Amino acid sequence: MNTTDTHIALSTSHLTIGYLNKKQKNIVATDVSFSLQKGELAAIVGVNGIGKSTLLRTLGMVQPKLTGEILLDGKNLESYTSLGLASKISIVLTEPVASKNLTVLELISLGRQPYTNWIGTLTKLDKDKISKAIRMVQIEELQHKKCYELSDGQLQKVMIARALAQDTSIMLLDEPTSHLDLYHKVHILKLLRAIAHETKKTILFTTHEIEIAIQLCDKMLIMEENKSSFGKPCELITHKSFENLFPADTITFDSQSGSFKVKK
Ligand SMILES: Nc1ncnc2c1ncn2[C@@H]1O[C@H](COP(=O)(O)OP(=O)(O)OP(=O)(O)O)[C@@H](O)[C@H]1O
Repeated sequence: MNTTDTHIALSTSHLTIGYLNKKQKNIVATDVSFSLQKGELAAIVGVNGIGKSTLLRTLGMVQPKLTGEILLDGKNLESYTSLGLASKISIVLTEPVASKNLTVLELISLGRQPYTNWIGTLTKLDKDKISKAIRMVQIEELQHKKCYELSDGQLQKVMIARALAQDTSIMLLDEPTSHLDLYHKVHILKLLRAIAHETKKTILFTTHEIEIAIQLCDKMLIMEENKSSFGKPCELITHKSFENLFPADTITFDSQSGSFKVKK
């Protein structure tokens, strides 16, 4: 391992992702290669059904990779125990919360599960991490509400706080801004950016908010059929990587403004 490798938190090479059905492999994407450093905020973008969630689930070991390599802190992902992995990677998926009858505080406390003893008693350290997560996401006024009382956007903030309470070096989030208005989308992504930069966590999320991601992310992974492009947003713009994302007769990319234009 050379000196630059020590800064790499999560990397993949020649990764093939998809689903193993009874006899046959349903390959979703091949040769997905990227490398994320500690403290970076990165977005996975691409059209519907291209494999963004599948990639996030594969990185979080929710489903197995088909071929290729995933390294976490320089070690193969498969070499971690489930407990070891839970203290390294937190993952926020889009599935609905199983128990909306919990209070916000109780749900966020579940983020400490990898660290608590078998009765689940919270130590002072656990309680401090939970309070810090609540403060960072600015949901102090919601903490004693039941989860079923929350709006979708409020619930998304609570799920981010739960991942923060887990206090892992990597956070994976599937569409963390999907139910939010423009202001709150920007607010959440700026919050994730601040968390990544201030706490040196590596945060990777899927999104359809490509224009906001171009402005706020350190790195982006563009998934397209049969290829993926990875780099800083400005490099991807220079390499015209956003230009073929959507059919050119409907939507074009303006590299000057970093935004998409609708063809009338
Ligand atoms: N459980 C499953 N078994 C088999 N194939 C699946 C399963 N879940 C998803 N797929 C397929 O995998 C492909 C990628 O889906 P995925 O949800 O990863 O895309 P996505 O880029 O996140 O899409 P979206 O932007 O619409 O959320 C799709 O063709 C989908 O039909």
